[in-house]
Amino acid sequence: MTVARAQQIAAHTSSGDARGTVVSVRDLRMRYGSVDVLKGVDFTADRGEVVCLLGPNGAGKSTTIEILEGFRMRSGGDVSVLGEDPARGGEAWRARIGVVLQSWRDHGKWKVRQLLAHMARFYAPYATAAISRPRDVDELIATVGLTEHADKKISTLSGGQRRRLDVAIGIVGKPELLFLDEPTAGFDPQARRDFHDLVHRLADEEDTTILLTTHDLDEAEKLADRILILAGGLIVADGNPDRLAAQVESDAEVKWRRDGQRFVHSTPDATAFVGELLAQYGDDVTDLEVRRATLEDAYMAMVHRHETGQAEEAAREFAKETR
Ligand SMILES: Nc1ncnc2c1ncn2[C@@H]1O[C@H](COP(=O)(O)OP(=O)(O)OP(=O)(O)O)[C@@H](O)[C@H]1O
Repeated sequence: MTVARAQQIAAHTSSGDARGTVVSVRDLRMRYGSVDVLKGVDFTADRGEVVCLLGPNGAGKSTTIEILEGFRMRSGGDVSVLGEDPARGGEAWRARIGVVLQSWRDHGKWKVRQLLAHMARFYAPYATAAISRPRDVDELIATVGLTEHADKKISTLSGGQRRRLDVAIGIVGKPELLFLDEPTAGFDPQARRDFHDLVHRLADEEDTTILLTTHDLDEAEKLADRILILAGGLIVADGNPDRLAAQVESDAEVKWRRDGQRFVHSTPDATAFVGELLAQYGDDVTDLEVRRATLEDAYMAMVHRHETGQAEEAAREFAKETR
């Protein structure tokens, strides 16, 4: 997260709902046959917020996103997306959201620029005084790093290049809300970094709300203002990555070496402990390391609670906390 972004979020948090709730989900339920996949999911996402939905395979992340996109009917609960129920959203509502689907394999014979120009035309009638739609197609192609490939057929693109095109299609209409389902699967490190920059730019400069799923915790930590963990059909954690990590493990682990010996100590106040250690032993202390719980530790702990039948208890515990 950039410093500007962190300040923006801090200002936002202190001013409550002033920037507007874009997604609101209350007691969302989904049953497939006799199986309850979502058992009462609650969360909100505000304007310009990047929210990452995490959870083990089969937890119901795609189901949740598809309900919010209006592609799947829910079994129960209240959902509002950009002020409308997605089950009843019309074309004008749809034009305000962007969806990055899995690759556009059906359009293999189309060329990159041709497909984007075609998609772009759909959005033109939905421009407003505040939001010009669609984006300029060549600028967009440059933004996603496909300029060299603009006149190539989609069937000739590599997997990563197709994924860049998927992202371009998702944002061509300048969406106010963007859904990204595992967006960087298949990206090389450069493409991944470019994509992370793009997500930050969309949120910071255009105030786009972004809801994404990923299994990459490092990516979640880099991108998300807020993380939601879905397990056992419930949101069992909701908070910023640092706070989630602090919730599972308040102690930091301090490691150091002195007189050829290795030492490890757990402490809730690593700064004070290190201060005392250095005051007492000075230059004799070497290889000093402080390790705090990571998002991965938090995630594993939450999912473990779910697997051991404590998901509802965890959900109640987190519901008590304000974010
Ligand atoms: N159309 C369907 N009919 C019946 N069951 C379904 C249907 N779609 C999904 N499911 C089941 O619902 C559960 C949640 O699936 P979903 O795809 O939402 O999970 P997910 O969290 O996105 O998983 P992953 O991380 O593997 O992508 C799974 O057990 C899945 O088998």
